[in-house]
Amino acid sequence: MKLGRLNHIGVATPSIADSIAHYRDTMGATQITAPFDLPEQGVKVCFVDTPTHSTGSGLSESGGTQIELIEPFDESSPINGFLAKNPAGGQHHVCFEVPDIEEARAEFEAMGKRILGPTRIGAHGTPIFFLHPKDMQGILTEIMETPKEAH
Ligand SMILES: CC[C@H](C(=O)O)C(=O)SCCNC(=O)CCNC(=O)[C@H](O)C(C)(C)COP(=O)(O)OP(=O)(O)OC[C@H]1O[C@@H](n2cnc3c(N)ncnc32)[C@H](O)[C@@H]1OP(=O)(O)O
Ligand SMILES: [Co+2]
Repeated sequence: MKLGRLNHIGVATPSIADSIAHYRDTMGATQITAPFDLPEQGVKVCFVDTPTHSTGSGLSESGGTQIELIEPFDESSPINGFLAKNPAGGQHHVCFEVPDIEEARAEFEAMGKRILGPTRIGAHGTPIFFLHPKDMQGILTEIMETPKEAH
């Protein structure tokens, strides 16, 4: 396994609208996508872009790791348990990129890491899977195949 790019940090929230206001008004985010529903994943989601380089460096201001805001889509959402324990929301998962999702899945399986459910299409439109937090130093870890245009 070769550590890939940190694509996003997943942040669970009871209100995606409130969280957008926080990142826009408190943190000064300028690039936030409109929220969209992923019913098959049980969440409403949007992305807050962070700068690639230090602000003020004059270098590209976007294209960096994103904050992925996720709100339960319905009562069967996989994040309801987390929000029951953390009613104000909080850091939920991290997501690293890999070049080939099936190769990565086989490697983690060979290491004895529990994979949660099937490989499916995530919010960036590419295949993803999740690794159980108890096998990943306490951090729910999402693995995502790098979007083709990014190669
Ligand atoms: C896919 C769209 C989008 C994208 O980026 O493309 C997303 O990322 S959507 C993200 C939402 N989807 C998921 O999270 C799917 C994977 N998650 C799961 O299958 C569950 O949430 C699971 C199994 C991680 C937790 O299930 P549950 O909330 O029912 O809690 P459990 O009691 O079963 O938890 C067992 C154990 O794990 C601890 N736990 C739970 N959630 C987390 C977490 N986010 N980070 C760290 N640890 C977590 C929980 O406290 C339990 O520990 P224990 O010591 O036994 O109390
Ligand atoms: Co995610």
